[in-house]
Amino acid sequence: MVQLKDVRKVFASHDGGTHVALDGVNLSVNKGDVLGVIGRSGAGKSTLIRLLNGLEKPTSGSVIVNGDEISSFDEVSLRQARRSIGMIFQHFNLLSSRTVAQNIALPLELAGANRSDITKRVDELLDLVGLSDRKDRYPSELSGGQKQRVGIARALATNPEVLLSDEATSALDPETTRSILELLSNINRELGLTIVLITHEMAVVRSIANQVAVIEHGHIVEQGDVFDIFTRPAHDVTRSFLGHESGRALPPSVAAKLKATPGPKSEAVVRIIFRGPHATDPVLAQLATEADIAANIVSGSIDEVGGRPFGIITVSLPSDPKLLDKALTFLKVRHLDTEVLGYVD
Ligand SMILES: Nc1ncnc2c1ncn2[C@@H]1O[C@H](COP(=O)(O)OP(=O)(O)OP(=O)(O)O)[C@@H](O)[C@H]1O
Repeated sequence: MVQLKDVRKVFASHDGGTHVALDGVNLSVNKGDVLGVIGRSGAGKSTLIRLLNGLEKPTSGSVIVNGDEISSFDEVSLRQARRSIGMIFQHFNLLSSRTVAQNIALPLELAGANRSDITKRVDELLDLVGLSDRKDRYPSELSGGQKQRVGIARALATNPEVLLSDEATSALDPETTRSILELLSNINRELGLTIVLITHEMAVVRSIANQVAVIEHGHIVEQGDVFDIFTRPAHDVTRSFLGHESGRALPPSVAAKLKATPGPKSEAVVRIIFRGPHATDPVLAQLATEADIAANIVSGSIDEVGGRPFGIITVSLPSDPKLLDKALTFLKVRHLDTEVLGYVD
């Protein structure tokens, strides 16, 4: 549904030089997938999404959406192609002088639909986003979440194949964020809509996406299935985004005391990663009863990613090399990944 092939985008910078915003970007999104593109500020996320809706053209490479190579289109063809690409924005971009219904109707008016078709479609969309009772209100009379629902309805008006979301929940509180992500998930499931969303929050990726691409300095540094990348991040940037997700970060008081080598009274601080079929086995209890090694839990959580159990628990274990090795082997044969983070006294 979406494909970027060796895309490079270079901007002229203010000092007369150039700035490479994207370089060697290859990406493909299958129909019905939800791809989360995550990256720090300035990484190139907005540039990527602007290439997908044809607002920018790549310096080289090609951008294909729904079978159209939009990177080679002129303005007239682009206008046509954009009907199959919906877009929602962080600040909603509603017209303040138009009511909710009139905002949703706008893309249909631009597409030349007739009055009765527009009225019927707008009513369907209002129902879909749960705003039928607000149809004659103005944007200034709506909450942030309601404004984003109008944005979503407007984006879906022309029955697009792809929905692009540019930080659509960044301006919303956590509860409203959850309800908007739930709405997007339902739309993805029920309409089979392909969604590409850019965000700087791993929690957003985790709750809605099945695919993720991590972008840094204009390069995609890691991409794939959300469960795989959450449970086995390969790149430092991904790990830093995952920091506070899934119990990966150490409590600050433990992190401050962590040493690279053990002292005579040290304990080893060990991260245990629970993934896959053994994620819910009572291994710490078994370690105590079967190997006679007590593990103290330092931090962590067990949760689900993409509907599959996954968790990270950090424990302290004896630092005596023989006992530590015995404990790590015990965990390894139970298919759990471990990592010795250091030692504390
Ligand atoms: N029109 C432009 N002219 C010059 N430089 C640009 C232009 N658009 C983007 N850039 C530069 O390209 C880089 C990537 O910008 P982009 O907006 O894509 O990042 P981003 O990941 O979306 O950041 P943020 O999360 O802060 O919005 C930045 O260094 C930015 O300054």
